[in-house]
Amino acid sequence: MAGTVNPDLRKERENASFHPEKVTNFLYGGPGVVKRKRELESLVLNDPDFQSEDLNFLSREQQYETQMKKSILMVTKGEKLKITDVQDRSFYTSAVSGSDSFSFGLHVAMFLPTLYGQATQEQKDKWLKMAEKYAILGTYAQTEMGHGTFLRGLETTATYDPTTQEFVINTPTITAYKWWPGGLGKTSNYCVLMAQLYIHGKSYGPHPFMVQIRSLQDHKPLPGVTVGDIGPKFGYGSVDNGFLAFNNVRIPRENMLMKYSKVEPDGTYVKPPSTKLAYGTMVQVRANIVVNSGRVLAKAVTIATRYSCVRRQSEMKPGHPEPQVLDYVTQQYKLFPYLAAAYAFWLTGQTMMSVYTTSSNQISKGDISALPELHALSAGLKALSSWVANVGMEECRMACGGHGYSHASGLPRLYANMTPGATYEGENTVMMLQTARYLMKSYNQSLQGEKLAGSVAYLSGVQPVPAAGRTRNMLDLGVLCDAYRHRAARLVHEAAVQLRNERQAGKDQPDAWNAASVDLVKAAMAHSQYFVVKNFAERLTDSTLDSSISDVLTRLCQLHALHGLVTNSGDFLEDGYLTGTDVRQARRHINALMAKLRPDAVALVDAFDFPDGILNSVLGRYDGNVYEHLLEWAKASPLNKTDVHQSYHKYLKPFLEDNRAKL
Ligand SMILES: CCC/C=C/C(=O)SCCNC(=O)CCNC(=O)[C@H](O)C(C)(C)COP(=O)([O-])OP(=O)([O-])OC[C@H]1O[C@@H](n2cnc3c(N)ncnc32)[C@H](O)[C@@H]1OP(=O)([O-])[O-]
Ligand SMILES: Cc1cc2nc3c(=O)[nH]c(=O)nc-3n(C[C@H](O)[C@H](O)[C@H](O)COP(=O)(O)OP(=O)(O)OC[C@H]3O[C@@H](n4cnc5c(N)ncnc54)[C@H](O)[C@@H]3O)c2cc1C
Repeated sequence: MAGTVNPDLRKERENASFHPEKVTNFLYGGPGVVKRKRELESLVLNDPDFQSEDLNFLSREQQYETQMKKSILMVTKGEKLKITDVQDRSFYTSAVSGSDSFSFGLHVAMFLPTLYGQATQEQKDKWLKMAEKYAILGTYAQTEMGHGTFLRGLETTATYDPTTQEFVINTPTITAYKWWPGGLGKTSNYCVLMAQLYIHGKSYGPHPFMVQIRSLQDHKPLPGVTVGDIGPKFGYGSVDNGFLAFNNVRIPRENMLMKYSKVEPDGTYVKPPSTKLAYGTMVQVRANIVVNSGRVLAKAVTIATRYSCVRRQSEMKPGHPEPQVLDYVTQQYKLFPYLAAAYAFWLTGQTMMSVYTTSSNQISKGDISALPELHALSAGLKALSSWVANVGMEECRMACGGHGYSHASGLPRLYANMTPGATYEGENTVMMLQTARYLMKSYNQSLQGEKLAGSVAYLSGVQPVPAAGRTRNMLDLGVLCDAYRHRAARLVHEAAVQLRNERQAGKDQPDAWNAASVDLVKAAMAHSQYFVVKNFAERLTDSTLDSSISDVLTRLCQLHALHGLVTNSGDFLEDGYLTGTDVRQARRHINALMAKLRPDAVALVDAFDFPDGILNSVLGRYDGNVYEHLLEWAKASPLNKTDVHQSYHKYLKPFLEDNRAKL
């Protein structure tokens, strides 16, 4: 990060009120972790083997090949360097892949976790070592062309044949084709297949099966297997999301992953403690998406903030030099709420992962009591965080003006590759409705006098509306948390009332649910937002937090809470919990907070500690030398390889000559 730094960025760094290193340590969990992260990143970023042409200049086939080469290097070098620790691997992997996925993304993110979570010990003995050592490559094949959300509607069948003790895997229709799994098209030779289990003509619902799809000798699809790439998408150019169909392919009985459900040789079905344990891998990935959403938002906001300090435009005062665009308060209003949100979700992601780890340890020991809370929390936070990241990334892109639209900014690729986080691993609205389902259940339990625990404990009593005329300090994090809690509890209550009213008006439960679903999503959203705000505020009470950074982090937390409050002010005003004066005060505080955060903005994004090689953005460069590198980047475009493009000779020349001849 050395070299000549753009003077505007240098000044920003000199004027910051704190040292970013301290915030970096807070964000990553201590100086030791930061040191290790940097060591691993520099192993990748200083290794010429990992350098490749900018993927934006390559065709899809070239992108696939480039990422494959890098991914293999990453695995082999990682093994030599003995990078085995989970956190180390994640630092190392994200340094290699930047804003893109690596070729074995699904193998690591879903195939292996499904084996860890759903296989018996014998099955682990058989496959795990091969999978861990990349001797086989797998993916998670669940979604079909016709059904992604509605898992119970999957059409692929696994019919047990007790005479041979095999399952017959079949794709009965076009809509039953597996569609979307990452790495399925060209890379994987195995998959975890979710298929409807049938025994003696009876359906038992979706279950996971280990299925080989390609030969280990020549990588050709095995007999009865049709597999390929689904074609170009909005993003993920380097990933071979695939389709897959089976024509009565037989697999041994032992290939059903039987940690929870079992099929005995004679076809006796042994029920799992909960049918939803088969969905465990998705819960893990949803928790990861919360972490990733904070991270991608942090990247986008780093790019846009640094660039907004380098970019000068217009005259604020006649005859004066053009100001840095970040000095426009409207620009701050575009970026600072997402800067605050990036911090909020970074911290939420950490809490989500620790809830996940504790609960899944409990579940793997046979105690499944934590499952409903874990599912509801991860579903709601996955949806909220990926929605906010989506809107935030796009806002950051637009805040960079024209250059934001260029791939040189890094923002289009970041957006295109991260936006499906709102769709995959559970479409967001559907996930919010899952959270709402849990909220309704919990709310009803509280009405029955049951004491609630965990994230829904607050539902036990809707807060009374404070007396009118009471003045509040809208910067007080306690006041803000109370307001979010009240709003969540009230919206849960109102959704429950609406549901009851729909029932009383004669609708059956599914119709009543559908009629109330907009309110149900709103309630789940409010619940998830309360969790995020409360979590941020709680992290600031950490007594080990350095006092030199707690001021600036408190401002971010206040901004996050106030911005959400103002954006959703109707929810807080509707029942008179907050007054118009409170909201006006909140708006004024936002302006004042932005002014206070302005000198610290660059230090706050520097604290995310993304090296240039990972950020992959000309606009977001640490040294701020944007313009010369924009030109250099453009010159590297394949269209500039020759001064005169071949199409001139083929098409343009005769066309122009013809037109001139006609004059
Ligand atoms: C890197 C990433 C790449 C991408 C990969 C992918 O996308 S991979 C593909 C990703 N694909 C997707 O993500 C697909 C998204 N779709 C789904 O996950 C499910 O089909 C569903 C949850 C929408 C409905 O499921 P359903 O019709 O079977 O269920 P229901 O609504 O009738 O509720 C019944 C009960 O089950 C409960 N429960 C439900 N899930 C869980 C869980 N995981 N845990 C615990 N519990 C769960 C629920 O709360 C309810 O409890 P209650 O109230 O009775 O006590
Ligand atoms: C980049 C990418 C990678 C993926 N990788 C994988 C993978 O590796 N493995 C895999 O198996 N799958 C994968 N998927 C598939 C993904 O999991 C599904 O697309 C996702 O679960 C959404 O399901 P769907 O496509 O059926 O959407 P749909 O359910 O058809 O959604 C369409 C609309 O219907 C609405 N809707 C649906 N049901 C309801 C309901 N009950 N109530 C209210 N509204 C509803 C949704 O809100 C949405 O607005 C991937 C998808 C993408 C885009």
